[in-house]
Amino acid sequence: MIELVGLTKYYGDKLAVDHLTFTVRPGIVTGFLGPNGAGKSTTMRMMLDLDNPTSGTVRIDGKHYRQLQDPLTYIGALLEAKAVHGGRSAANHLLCLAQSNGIARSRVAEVLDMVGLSTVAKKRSKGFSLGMAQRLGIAAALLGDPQVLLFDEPVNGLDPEGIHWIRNLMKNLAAQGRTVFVSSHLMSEMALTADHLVVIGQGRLMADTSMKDFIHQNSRSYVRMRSPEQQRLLDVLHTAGINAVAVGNGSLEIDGVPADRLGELAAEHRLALHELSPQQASLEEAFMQLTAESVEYHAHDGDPVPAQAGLSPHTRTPAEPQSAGAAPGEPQPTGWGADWQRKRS
Ligand SMILES: Nc1ncnc2c1ncn2[C@@H]1O[C@H](COP(=O)(O)OP(=O)(O)OP(=O)(O)O)[C@@H](O)[C@H]1O
Repeated sequence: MIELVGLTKYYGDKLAVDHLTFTVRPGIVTGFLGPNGAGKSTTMRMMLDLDNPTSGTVRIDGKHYRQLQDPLTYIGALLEAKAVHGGRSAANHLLCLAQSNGIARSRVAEVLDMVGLSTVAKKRSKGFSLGMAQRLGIAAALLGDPQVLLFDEPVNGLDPEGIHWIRNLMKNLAAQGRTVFVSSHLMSEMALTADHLVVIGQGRLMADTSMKDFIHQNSRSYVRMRSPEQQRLLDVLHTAGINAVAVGNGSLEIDGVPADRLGELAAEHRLALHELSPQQASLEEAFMQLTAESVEYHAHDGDPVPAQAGLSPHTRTPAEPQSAGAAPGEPQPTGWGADWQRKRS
């Protein structure tokens, strides 16, 4: 288990991590999401005592990193795949780590086999592709057989087979009861891997929720209909007790009624349709909506322009992260789903 309480980091005047409080639990994969520059790597570095917090604490199974004896046997991490001594072979790199952490030599061959690098064990890592370097970094993380694992953007540079392998590896590690914390800025990738999500933007906690609830709250399916006789279509739907919302461009959006039923209804009333299409809002859209105001730099025609935080009705304060089902009296979740509900209320 990893527990963060009020974790904060300033680099000079720059607030990189802003009072983060959350717990990463064992037995599940927890995805750590945020746009570029959100503070994910800084948070992970503080978990590993590679950076000092300005304030707040991180505990690994109740202890500060510095209190862990042979830390690699408690917590393994892949932060920067290419941060290895290029002149050393893969096996020697792992052997050095093993010897300085009280880990048996025999473990080196085991982890090389686990990550599929046995055949290049004696090759110098400077000739490794990014994908091979990622695998070597994962081997190092697994070396001490730790109960807690951190992976920072582990699928970067991997081919589809490698991505599939990492996904299964993380799920298996969690199924063994380990704590698995993995960062990404890709919602779609996390949707396939993580059971729980922690989302940050500009260093602040924006969501701490199960993937199931995130999907439930943020993905919406509906049917879009378009007819040259929109008013007659609206009347037909109304008479059938179906609620439709006109959204411009002559389109109607209908929730909770299958497209087949809507098509049949239109046919019964000899209504021409120019569109009848089931729609599904993607999680990627939901994530982008949730973090839109916290993106540091938006693409414009010219130079990067800092985003103006706090101007949108969606803007969250640190006190109102999206949680799994806000209790009565608590701030209600915002984001894509809520925006859609507002539109209809
Ligand atoms: N050593 C440093 N000195 C000054 N500022 C830093 C330093 N490291 C990070 N930052 C700043 O802190 C903020 C958070 O950076 P961090 O790398 O933790 O974000 P991230 O979420 O990991 O981003 P990415 O997805 O792009 O890797 C950014 O604005 C970054 O520019």
